[in-house]
Amino acid sequence: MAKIVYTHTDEAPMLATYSFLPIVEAFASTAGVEIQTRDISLSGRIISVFGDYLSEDQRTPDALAELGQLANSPEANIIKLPNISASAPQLKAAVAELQGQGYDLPDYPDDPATDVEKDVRARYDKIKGSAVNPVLREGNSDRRAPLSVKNYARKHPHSMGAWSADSKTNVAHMSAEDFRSNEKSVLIPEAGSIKIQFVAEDGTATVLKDSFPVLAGEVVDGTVLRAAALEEFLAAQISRAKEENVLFSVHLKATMMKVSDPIIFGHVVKAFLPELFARFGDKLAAAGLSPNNGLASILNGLDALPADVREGVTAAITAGLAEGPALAMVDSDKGVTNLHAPSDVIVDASMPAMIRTSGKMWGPDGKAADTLAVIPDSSYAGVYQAVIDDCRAHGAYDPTTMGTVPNVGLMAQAAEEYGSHDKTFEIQAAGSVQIVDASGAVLIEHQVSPGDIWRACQTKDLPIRDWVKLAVTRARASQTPAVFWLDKGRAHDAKLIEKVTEYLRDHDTEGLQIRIMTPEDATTFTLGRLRKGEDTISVSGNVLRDYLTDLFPILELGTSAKMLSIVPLINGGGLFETGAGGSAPKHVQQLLKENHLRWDSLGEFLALAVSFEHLATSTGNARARILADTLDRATGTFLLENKSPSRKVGELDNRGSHFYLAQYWAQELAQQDDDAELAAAFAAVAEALTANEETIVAQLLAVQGSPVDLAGYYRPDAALAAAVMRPSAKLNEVLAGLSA
Ligand SMILES: NC(=O)C1=CN([C@@H]2O[C@H](COP(=O)(O)OP(=O)(O)OC[C@H]3O[C@@H](n4cnc5c(N)ncnc54)[C@H](OP(=O)(O)O)[C@@H]3O)[C@@H](O)[C@H]2O)C=CC1
Ligand SMILES: O=C(O)CCC(=O)C(=O)O
Ligand SMILES: [Mg+2]
Repeated sequence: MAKIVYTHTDEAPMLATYSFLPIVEAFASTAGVEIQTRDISLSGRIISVFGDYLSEDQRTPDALAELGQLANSPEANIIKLPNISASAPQLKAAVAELQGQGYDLPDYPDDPATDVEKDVRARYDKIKGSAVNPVLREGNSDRRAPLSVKNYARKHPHSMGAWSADSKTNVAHMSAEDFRSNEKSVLIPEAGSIKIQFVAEDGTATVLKDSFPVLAGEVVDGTVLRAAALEEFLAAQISRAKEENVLFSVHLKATMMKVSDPIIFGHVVKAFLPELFARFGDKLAAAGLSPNNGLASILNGLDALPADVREGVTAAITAGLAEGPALAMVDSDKGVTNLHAPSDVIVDASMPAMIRTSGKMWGPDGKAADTLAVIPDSSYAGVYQAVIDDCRAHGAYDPTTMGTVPNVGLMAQAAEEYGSHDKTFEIQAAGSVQIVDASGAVLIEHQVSPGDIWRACQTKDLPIRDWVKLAVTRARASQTPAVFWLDKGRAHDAKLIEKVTEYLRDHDTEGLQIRIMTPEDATTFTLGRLRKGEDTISVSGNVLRDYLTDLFPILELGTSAKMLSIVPLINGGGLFETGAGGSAPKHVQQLLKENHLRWDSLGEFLALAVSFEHLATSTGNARARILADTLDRATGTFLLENKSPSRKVGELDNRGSHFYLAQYWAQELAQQDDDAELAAAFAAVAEALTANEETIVAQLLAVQGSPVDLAGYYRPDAALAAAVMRPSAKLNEVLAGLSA
């Protein structure tokens, strides 16, 4: 039986799945398509990796490893919903929750000493951060807003905060001694192996990463961000924010960049509270309280300190927060600052949200204010400054007229920075770090000092060729100019420009407009066109793929949830991501508080349609094609009828939006004339869903307004979650009839 794998993930999309999956299963069954689920949630991954600590009935297979293998096979047809890329505090919270549910898991060891602890730590570290996406993304990325979605935004524009020419909002980044400026890059001439070593000042070499394979044509980079320069930079920005009387905020990707960015985040916490760390740094460290995990984890861990120290620490934090510039807040009502948790503010979503809100963030007084947005490394920070400058000069964008910016992203085989975690090191002593090939030749070398963050990245040749091909294909298919966002002044990009120039010659580019521009110039160029209603494809590396596919959708559509997000897998399968955003933790809070889920499943609808289409093409299943076509039309009606979830309790939410999609889809299936039997099968369903619309919607709305308990955040009780997410007996009855 043909199958589609639907992933069970975390937070809002996981809750939405409890409502949407029964619809998908019921409809797919009519085409003989089996929908299988695989649990790749944070809790599911923890359980599967620690089977040896658990009872037999608690053990589960490693679904992620299985899907990773599947992604490399031509049969792959995977629908991937967003999942939590856990920061250390989130990982610990998930472990504590599972322990409370009777899973006898080991604690996360902060300072592993014994072999057993080291093994536990290594297993947890593999689960931490962006551990799912790099495994499944065995292809490059094609993200865009379909025309129907763009038209929807034009008809129902989201709110856009006005921009004033005298906004004081700016981006601050380092100008030297960061990852961008210290980058060195080499092209590997033939397959072999390399290793990374640290050479101390006395000449002793220590292996940081033992021999690992490299392929011919691969680009290998090494770079270092210097701690001393970072500290100087941060101190200057804290003073600047205070002088300019703007909020101070920091925007990192501590989840995806799970090794480097928590360290950088820790430097920011230390820079903001210098007194605290000067006086109590040793005691905090001895109690396992690291600035890298954020202020909240220090405040929550005060019990580990002697009483007198505890008081001093609390006083120093209070004084430090009062002394510095006002901090941008994550939740001003609850006093949660930008520095509370490394995973609360994630640059790809946080910067566009700020730009959409007049360049303002929330201050401690609960009021929106201009901000100094600190993005320490200069590789990509300039993109946001260019957008801010453009908004200051020309005002906010107009969703009813602006063009669109699809993205073709280099992503396969853990390309670039997003694959660097196992090659990133916080340096312990003075010396040098070297990348050495099998013959002993030093390919890249940097002098380093304690605290510096050194990292290497790999970008394989095959993904680069595939990326160039995808860019040309997209430019041709949509007759849209394409810009490669590459900076000839940066070592890695200079190597890529050589390759792009060469591989473009393999394609017919006659009549196409293809350019290569620095990220800043590409931003200005693209924005100029965007304001005139013109479209421009951004062809970018992995980090910019991530940033731009939140930036432009959030400005154009109000959310990246409405993106079509396809990963044509290099070995022929298909991975269909649902939207380009994350798992929206705030939506879960709202559901728990008032039983309203504002999660927009449009990304799931779009992904499902292309997944059926892929299945039809790869297996010849004619009914799968009918399901795809009818779902596409149903999604069009869904947008026209504006049945997306409302943000407000008491109005249509995620569950109601699923009902309408099911109704429109059934109507399309009943009306199509390619397959009479299928049309007949859906006639009664369409009729039942149409005739009972009022009852079903009333049943869905009736439950809203009071809190719900799911008996778990990371691993809610499945029966409770299903009951909460499927409160319409009538809808459930109609769907049951379809799969019977
Ligand atoms: N592909 C993946 O697996 C990804 C995973 N992540 C993970 O997601 C988590 C949250 O990340 P965060 O940076 O907060 O980004 P999110 O994209 O999850 O959330 C930011 C905001 O975007 C809006 N939003 C996102 N998706 C939807 C949707 N489907 N419907 C309606 N609104 C939506 C919400 O706005 P509002 O609150 O105004 O409604 C939300 O608060 C993290 O754990 C992160 O690691 C992040 C990106 C991709
Ligand atoms: O994997 C992650 O941590 C985030 C992924 C992401 O933000 C993206 O692909 O847009
Ligand atoms: Mg992203």
